[in-house]
Amino acid sequence: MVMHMSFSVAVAGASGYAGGETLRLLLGHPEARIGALTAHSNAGTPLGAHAPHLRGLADRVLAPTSVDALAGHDVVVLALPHGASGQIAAELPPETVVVDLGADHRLTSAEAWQEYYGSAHAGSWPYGMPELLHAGETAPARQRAALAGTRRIAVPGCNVTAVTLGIQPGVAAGLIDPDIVAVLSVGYSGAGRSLKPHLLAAEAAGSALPYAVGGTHRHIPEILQNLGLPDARLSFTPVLVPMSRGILATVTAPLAAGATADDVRAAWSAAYDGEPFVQLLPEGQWPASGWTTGANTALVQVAVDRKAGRVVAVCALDNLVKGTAGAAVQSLNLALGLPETLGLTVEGVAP
Ligand SMILES: NC(=O)C1=CN([C@@H]2O[C@H](COP(=O)(O)OP(=O)(O)OC[C@H]3O[C@@H](n4cnc5c(N)ncnc54)[C@H](OP(=O)(O)O)[C@@H]3O)[C@@H](O)[C@H]2O)C=CC1
Ligand SMILES: CC(=O)N[C@@H](CCC(=O)OP(=O)(O)O)C(=O)O
Repeated sequence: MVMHMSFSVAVAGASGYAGGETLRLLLGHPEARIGALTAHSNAGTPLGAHAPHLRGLADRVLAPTSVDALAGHDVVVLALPHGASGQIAAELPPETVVVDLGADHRLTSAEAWQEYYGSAHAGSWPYGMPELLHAGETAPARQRAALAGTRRIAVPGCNVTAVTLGIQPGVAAGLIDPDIVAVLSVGYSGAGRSLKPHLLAAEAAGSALPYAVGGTHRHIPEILQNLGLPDARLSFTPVLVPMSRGILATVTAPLAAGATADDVRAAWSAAYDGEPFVQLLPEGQWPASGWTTGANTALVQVAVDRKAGRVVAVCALDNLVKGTAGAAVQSLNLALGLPETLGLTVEGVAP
C-alpha cells in the first residue's frame, strides 16, 4: 500500500464560488486537512451562511483575510479578486505551496498585464495546466514537469482552459493557421457571486448575452501565451447562457495548406492519449457542457469543415472544476508529489 503525507490547507476567499468549490474538492481529498478559512466583507460569519452545501464546514467561522491567518499551513489557496493576491502571496513563506486561482500570476508579459488589467504586474508563476503543450511538443510533458515540486501555482482562467485545450493540438502540430475564432457559451457562476444586475434571474434566465465583445476580454493574452502565438489573430467572444456552471467553447481556425482531416484526428488524439482529465471523444460525438458538471474533465471533439477550409474544435468543461478548483487540486497534487488524480473525479453529474 502506498502511504502519502497529509497536508494542511488554508483557503482565502472561502465565501466565494471558486473558494467554495475548492473546499468541496478538498473535503473529498484523502490527504487534505482543512485549516483557516478567510473572507473579506463576510469575515466573522459562518461558512454555512454562504456555502450551505458544504455540510462538513457549515459551522466554521470565516476569519479576515491576512497573512497571519494564512501562514503556518502547508498549502494556501487564494481565491480572491484579481489584484488582491499579489501582495498577500509575496508575504507568505517561500516553503508554503501557494495556489492562486486569480489572474495575478498567470501572464509572463508585464505589458500584457498592464494593458488588460491596468495595475502593477505581480509576476509570473508556473502555470497550473498540466496538459499544456509547449512549442514543438505533441504530448504534454514540460508543463507537468514544471509543476512537480513547485511552491507557487498560477491556476488558469476557465475560458482560457476551454479554448487552449480545444485548439492547442492543432497549433503544436502546425495544422492550423494562426487566425483563430473562439465563441463560448458560459454559465453564470464564472462571474463570481457578487451582485451584478445582468445576472439577476429575471434578466438572465431564458436569455443569452454576449459580453467583453471586440477583443477586450482579459483572457485573450493568456490564451495567446498558452498557444505560444503572441502575434496570432484571436477573435474571442463569450456568451452568457442560462446555466449555473459550464463552458462550451467552439474554436475554429483555417486548416493549414496540405493538412488533412486524418492529420487533425491524429494530432488531437496524440495530444490527449492517456491524459486522465482531457478526453477526445469518439469521432462524431460532440460534447455537452452538462456531461462535465462536478467533474475535473474536459471533453474535446474536432472535425474539419472542408467547404469552409477550417478546423472546428469544441471543448466542454465545468468552469468551477477543470476551469478552476479541479485544476488547482490537480496541480497541487503534482506540487506535493501526490498522485495527480487524488481527490478528483472524471465522472460528471447528469442529468
Ligand atoms: N468563478 C469561476 O468560475 C472562476 C473564478 N476564477 C477566479 O477565482 C477568483 C475568485 O472568483 P469567484 O470565487 O468567482 O469570486 P466571488 O466573487 O464568488 O468570491 C470572491 C471572494 O474574494 C473575497 N474578496 C472580495 N474582495 C476582496 C478583497 N478586496 N480582498 C480579499 N478578499 C476579497 C470575497 O469575500 P467576501 O464574500 O467576504 O466579500 C469572496 O470570498 C477570481 O480571481 C476569479 O477570477 C478563476 C476561474 C474561474
Ligand atoms: C460569466 C463570466 O463572467 N465569466 C468570467 C470567467 C472568469 C474566469 O475564468 O476567471 P478569471 O476571472 O480568473 O480569469 C469571465 O468571462 O470573465
